[in-house]
Amino acid sequence: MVGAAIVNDLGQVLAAQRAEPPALAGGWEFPGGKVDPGESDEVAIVRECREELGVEVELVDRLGPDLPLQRDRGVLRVWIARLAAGEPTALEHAELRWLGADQLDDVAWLPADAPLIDELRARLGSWGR
Ligand SMILES: Nc1nc2c([nH]c(=O)n2[C@H]2C[C@H](O)[C@@H](COP(=O)(O)OP(=O)(O)OP(=O)(O)O)O2)c(=O)[nH]1
Repeated sequence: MVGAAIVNDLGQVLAAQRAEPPALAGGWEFPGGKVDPGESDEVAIVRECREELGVEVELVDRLGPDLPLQRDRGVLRVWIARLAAGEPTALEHAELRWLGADQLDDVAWLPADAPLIDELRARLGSWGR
């Protein structure tokens, strides 16, 4: 699995609230999903952001280590990305929010994502500097 921590010019990151399945609904995540066979992580992230948000993104850097997912669902690899075109729309999510460095604890991240949040806060704090 791959996810995109999309950061805007204000140094805010896009958090997306899952609409499904019931076990995950209401939790917040980085938009993304499964890497298709033969696809690179980079291509998968760009495709998922197009499908889920209707935007084009450019990858900047990896964020954190590979994170183990619950119930043997493999690992999650998150990349920092920036918007290349479009405004994110919740095509598959319940809600989207732009969060500044001091707002990252305002949403309930999915458990797998929790170890990334401190590093993300530090990255956002120095964004653009
Ligand atoms: N995209 C994403 N998935 C996450 C995050 N954190 C986390 O635990 N997950 C888990 C939840 C799901 O079990 C799995 C992603 O499932 P998904 O529904 O987005 O992907 P999928 O491949 O099944 O569906 P698709 O979007 O490719 O069609 O990874 C995160 O930050 N982003």
